Parts: sequence; structure tokens; C-alpha cells
Amino acid sequence: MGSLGGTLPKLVHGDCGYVLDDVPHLTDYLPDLHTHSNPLQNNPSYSVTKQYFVDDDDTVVQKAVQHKDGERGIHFRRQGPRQKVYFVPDEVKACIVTCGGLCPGLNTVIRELVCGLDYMYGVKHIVGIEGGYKGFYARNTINLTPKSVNHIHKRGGTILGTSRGGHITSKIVDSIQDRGINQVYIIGGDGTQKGASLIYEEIRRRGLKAIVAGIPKTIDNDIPIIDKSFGFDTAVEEAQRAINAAHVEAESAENGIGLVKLMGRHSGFIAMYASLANRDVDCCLIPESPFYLEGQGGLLEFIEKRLKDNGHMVIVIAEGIADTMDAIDPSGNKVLKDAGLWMAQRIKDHFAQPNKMNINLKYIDPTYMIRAIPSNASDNVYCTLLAQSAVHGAMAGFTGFTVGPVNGRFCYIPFRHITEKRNRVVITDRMWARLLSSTNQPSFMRPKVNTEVDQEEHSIDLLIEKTHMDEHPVGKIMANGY
Ligand SMILES: Nc1ncnc2c1ncn2[C@@H]1O[C@H](COP(=O)(O)OP(=O)(O)OP(=O)(O)O)[C@@H](O)[C@H]1O
Ligand SMILES: O=P(O)(O)OC[C@H]1O[C@](O)(CO)[C@@H](O)[C@@H]1O
Ligand SMILES: [Mg+2]
Repeated sequence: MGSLGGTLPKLVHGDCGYVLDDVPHLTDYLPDLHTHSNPLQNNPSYSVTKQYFVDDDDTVVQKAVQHKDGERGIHFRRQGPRQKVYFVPDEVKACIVTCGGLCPGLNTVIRELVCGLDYMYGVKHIVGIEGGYKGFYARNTINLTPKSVNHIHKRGGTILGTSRGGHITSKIVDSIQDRGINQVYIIGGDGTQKGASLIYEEIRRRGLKAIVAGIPKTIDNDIPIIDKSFGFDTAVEEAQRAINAAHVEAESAENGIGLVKLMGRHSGFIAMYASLANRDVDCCLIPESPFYLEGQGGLLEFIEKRLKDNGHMVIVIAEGIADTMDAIDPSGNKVLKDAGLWMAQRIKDHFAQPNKMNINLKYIDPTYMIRAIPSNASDNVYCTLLAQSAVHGAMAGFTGFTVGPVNGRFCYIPFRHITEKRNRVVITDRMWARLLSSTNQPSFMRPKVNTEVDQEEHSIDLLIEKTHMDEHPVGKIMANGY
């Protein structure tokens, strides 16, 4: 892997603190490129659409809520077709690659990239790179046509295969150069987008007329800036089946406890939204919100109380509440211990003590089931917009961008915004408060922590993170009495 240095940001300043954080363009380093009329202007579907071409000065504001006296702030370039394109259809050789973990909707994005390139712009030469980044230099490509991808959106997974690790920038760009590829569409999460950024930098360094477009993918919804990531809705919906099963099991037994573990390595969005959607959840635990087990105000005391009150309860946990193991996956991500098994054992041990009630605990682990399914209707529409936005941007010569919705409007976002930080549940925000009031669970946080950092939105998170590191190397689960 190379280092993420990168070209300088392209900032355009305007009145009242307006800033356009623009994405790179091929002409930034190849100033003499020719333009051509956009073939869409002759497309019967679009030629009747008023103002179909996007005005070059249209931008999307990063923060929707603005104070009346505040500065206008950061804006991103609005997605969409431009009057002029920088490729003639016959010249385009596009490739598509999927990297990282699975996510509902991968096949839909692949399908819509292929169909968008062909139907909108007449591009015929499109290949798939098999098996993630390493497929660039270790595998043959496969030809993709609208016919060959016609039904793939009805299947889970990715027809191209995926992998972790294997990002060797120079070998990947050699392959792009040798094959004459000039549009590279890269679908993947935070790690993938870091890799895409390095590929863009190397292509630029070599002076190649080839664009790099990232399409953000993550089941965990941990990519910042964008409203949410595709497949997330589908995963939350699928998680309902597991939570419902946990509820049925718990309700049918004496002192029944249904425990469900959901994905979410660093961010508890799936657990939070699945719990909020379900309403039968009594307690939701996520990596961002620390908790402790034993003693007054601890989780075990809460479980006892809920069982006494209701006779059963449902607990949803995000996998990321667990400690990490001394191991990393091929991409360098830390491998987690099984939070569900750990939690189930701790609860069982607690109630096995003398004078405690007999419990009936059922642990359900649907982690991979919620991501290995096809995307639902709304994610399919979302994937289509992502793919078409990426194609329009590529044809217009933009490069080094990730596409995504910001405040409901799709735009082109510089890679560094996506890769520099992670989207996490902010436990001092209203959404987590809504969750707490829906489950009616305690916050499991000592009042001291609250008052110390009262008004600063993110500082509780930081303080907690720091506390974990300094005092509790076991990770997110705090020791008795904290
Ligand atoms: N810092 C980095 N620089 C270059 N390539 C990277 C970097 N981090 C990850 N990659 C590459 O990106 C690909 C996917 O990374 P990773 O396995 O972390 O998944 P991801 O894209 O973050 O998706 P998800 O976490 O949602 O499964 C891998 O091939 C990996 O080698
Ligand atoms: O696919 P793997 O390597 O088992 O990784 C699983 C991880 O991938 C994700 O689905 C996405 O990052 C996480 O939620 C999960 O921890
Ligand atoms: Mg990741």
C-alpha cells in the first residue's frame, strides 16, 4: 500500500463564506483534452427533460441546517450529465471492481453501471475485475453487457467476487494502463476508497487519461458525509426477522431472554435502527455507548428488573461492543471476539448464582444473513442513482471522487472527506436519545461523565474512547462500578 498524501484540495471561495470543495478533473493535469457533445442530448428519454444538463455552478451544501448569521460553508459539486463530455463512446474502456465485505445492492450497482454506460452513453467495452483489488493483476477480466447483467440485481453478493487485502497500487495501475482502461469504477467501503484514492494519484502521476470513480459501500453505514450507505436499509429490514424470532422465543419462555447480535464493527447504526424499527427491544448496546455489567445501575441489574416487570426481554447488540483479538484480517482490520457468545455467557453466569431467577436465554446470530441478501426496492433505486451519477461524472471528465447523497442531493465528493474519518453514532445526538426512550433502557453512563463534558457534542465520545484506552484495555465493556 502506498501512502495517502494526495493532491491538494480544490477549494473555490465565494460570498458569505461559501466554499466549493471541488473534485479533480482530467484537465487539471491534461489541459489540452477535446470535448464532445453529450450523446444524451439525442437520447429520446432525456431530450424532452427540461434542464436535464446540470449547470456547472450547481453545488450541494454539506450542512443542511444553517444559522441565519452563519457562513454558507462547504459545498460539493452537484452530480449529473454535463453539456460536454471528455470521452467519445467508442473510446471508453470501463472496468468495475467490488472490494471489502458483502453488502445488499452490490449487484444492482454493477448492473446499473453497465446499463447506464451502454444505454445512456453507448459505451460497449465494459469489463469486470474479479475478486477485488488483487483481481487487477492476478485474474482475467470478464466482459459485462446489459444482457449478461440483466437479472443480477435479484441476487445477493457480487457477481464479480470480492476480497480483502491485495492492494498494490503500482501493479493495479500497470494493469489499468496495459489493458487501456480509461474509466475505473470502484465499489467498496472506507478501505476501498483509500485504495481508490491511491490509484487516482498514481494514474495522475503517470499522466493517464483515465478517471477513477468511487461508489461507497458499507453495511455498517460508517462512511461520513453521505446521508447513508446503500444496503443499510435492506440490512435493517432483514434484522427484523431475527429480532422478531428473539421476541417470540423470549415471550414464550419463563424469564426468557432473546439476544441478537448484529453487524457494526465500529458503528452501531444497524443495531440502533433495527431496534428503533422493531419496538420489542428492551436494550440495545453499541460500540459508541459504554456500559458496565455488575453492580448498581449495571446491565445485569437492569436485566433482572425487566424480567421481574415483564417476564421476558430482548437484547440487541452490535458486534463492535466486543474486545478485539490479537489478529487482523488481510486488509489490516482488527478481528473482533464474538460479543454475542461473551454476553450470553456473562448473563448465564450471573443468573446461575444462588438466589437468582432461572432464565431461558436464546442467542441468535444473523450477522452474515443480513448482508448476503439482495437489496430491497428502495436500496435498488438508491443504487441506480449512485451508478448513474458515477457514469455522468466520469463521462464529464471528473475523477478522484466518491459519489453519494448529501442532504438528499447526489454529488461528487473528494476522496479525502470519505477516508479521513468514520461515521459513528453520536450518543449525545437526538437519535440515540430516541432509542433510549424507545427501549426505556438506562444510558449506563455515570453522571460524572455526562457533567464533565456537558455541552460539547462529540467530546463524550472522545472521553469515553480515551477512558477505554487508558484504563480499560479490554475494550468497550467497562469494568464493574465504572
Ligand atoms: N489504507 C489503504 N490503502 C490502500 N488500500 C487499502 C487501504 N485500506 C484497505 N485497502 C484495500 O481496500 C480493500 C477493501 O478494504 P477493507 O477490507 O478494509 O474493506 P472496506 O472497503 O473498508 O469495506 P467494509 O469494511 O465495508 O467491508 C482491500 O483490498 C484492501 O487491501
Ligand atoms: O467479511 P468479514 O471479513 O467476515 O468481515 C465482517 C465485517 O465486515 C462488515 O460487514 C463490514 O465492514 C462488518 O460489519 C463486519 O465486522
Ligand atoms: Mg471498512
